[in-house]
Amino acid sequence: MAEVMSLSAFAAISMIAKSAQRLLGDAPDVLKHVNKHGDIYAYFPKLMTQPNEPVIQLFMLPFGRPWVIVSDPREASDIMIRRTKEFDRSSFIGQLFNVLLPKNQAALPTGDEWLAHRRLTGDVMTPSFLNWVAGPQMWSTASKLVDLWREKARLAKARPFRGEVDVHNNLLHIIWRGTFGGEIGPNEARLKNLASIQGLDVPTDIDRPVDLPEIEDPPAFKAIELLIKSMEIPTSSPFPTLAHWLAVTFRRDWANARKAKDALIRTKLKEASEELSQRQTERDFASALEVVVAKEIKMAEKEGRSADLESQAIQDELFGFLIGDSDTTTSTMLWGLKFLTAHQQVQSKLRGFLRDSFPEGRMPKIEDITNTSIPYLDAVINEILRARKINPPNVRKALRDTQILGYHIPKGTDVFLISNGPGYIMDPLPIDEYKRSHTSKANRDKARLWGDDRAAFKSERWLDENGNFDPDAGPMHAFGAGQRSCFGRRWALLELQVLIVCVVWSFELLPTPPSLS
Ligand code: HEM
Repeated sequence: MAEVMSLSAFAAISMIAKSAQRLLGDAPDVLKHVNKHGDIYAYFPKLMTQPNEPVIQLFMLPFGRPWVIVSDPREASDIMIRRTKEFDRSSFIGQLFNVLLPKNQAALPTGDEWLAHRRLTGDVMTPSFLNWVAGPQMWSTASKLVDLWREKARLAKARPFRGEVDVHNNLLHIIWRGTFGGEIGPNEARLKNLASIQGLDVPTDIDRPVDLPEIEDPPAFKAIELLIKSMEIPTSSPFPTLAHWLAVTFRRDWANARKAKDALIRTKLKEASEELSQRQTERDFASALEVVVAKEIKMAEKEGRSADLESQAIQDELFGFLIGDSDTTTSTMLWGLKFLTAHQQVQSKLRGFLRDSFPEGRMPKIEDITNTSIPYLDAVINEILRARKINPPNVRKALRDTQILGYHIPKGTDVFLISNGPGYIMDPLPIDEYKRSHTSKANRDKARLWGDDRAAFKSERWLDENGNFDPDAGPMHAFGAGQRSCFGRRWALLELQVLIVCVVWSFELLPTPPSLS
């Protein structure tokens, strides 16, 4: 365990001792972890337990400000929900978005411009758009995933096969279709390809995964995937904006992908402007893009200006749906499949509730899913979101000199509120009540915290004594909290609902051998 020391400039926030003696601070260890495990977020909880304190600092840039990492559900809620005059969206997020979508709401500080973006896009998250437009698209893609896995299961003859690419492709397809309308993914062609194969040689060892033939993705799909992947560059570079700009400007395939994306969005915007006249009611809209274009026309009329249907704001908001959705829902769904496979009793209990709720005996349709309340399904989804070990932090910037749990936080500091560590899925770290902010103390009674079973995957924790789903049973900050919480939360929850219902209804997810788990 690393030795811990304190710095006088940052009164008494703990740091890892060896980092203090290096010009590059913690960056080498963080990069080592990223190279080995592929993500930075699972690293933070491990760090918290080294000094065993709920607030630590990390030195990521030579001569740069340290990052402050906090792991405590009560203070995190307090900062995100109540201390909004002291903390706002961090410019760290802006650095990630600067190159590809600088005018997306996620990159904007809270204020009039951000609010105007929320107004412009808000109708996409209404129950009528979600249930009547996006939901049916989600369901038709989910049922294609079921067909694809049926073919794979037939060819694999009871051996395991890889499914993560299928989850990723289908979720990207859903968000593309919901955002821009039309097909983009390779699903249909993949399915046809597998259906045309009579049989394959499979390994004699029943635990060895089968390699199934794949086909190449269409160019537009590859371009979008490449750009989404490029968002990893600023996350793992000490010079985020510069590194990202260099990559998407000078690497030919990435530069081409960026041009293809811009051209595709402009074409879609032109098509939408022409088709809007045929939309009589909200239910006739074919995509989020049409909803946003219609809203821009309405807002322009109200404000007495001419509508700008190809503005940077519209383009960045729409592309932001793809960025906001792609990795987050894919990783949640993959964690979900992993948990349901590891916890067979949860899977069969969920299947039992589905069979009882939809007694017709066929896979439930979208209207069945949206019109039926199944508390255990909501509980399972929330537990998956809570228990994911890799969870991006919610990052805030200090707007003035302030304090967190008694530590001095200078104006401009980026504060990373993690929700996959102590207090959430690990034992809480010791905190003296007097160190909490006055708003945190005043709201102490409202804070509902998890008990000693917090590390376990236990869906029942989300149900009250009458079996009803209780969304406030305890802390879960996978979507952040407060005014800057996830804009796409409702979309994501419906998407997870549809996919989990279709998959659990159609398949028994059998335990995988330890080498594959
Ligand atoms: C399981 C899926 C998802 C997870 C776990 C997730 C998580 C998050 C988190 C943690 C934040 C930051 C919250 C904060 O700082 O308080 C966020 C913001 C955001 N998310 Fe999501 N998200 C998901 C799906 C989506 C989807 C489907 C969309 C769009 C269709 C979306 C669009 C956004 C946008 C635009 C923001 C920025 C909001 C703002 O700055 O005001 N997200 N999301």
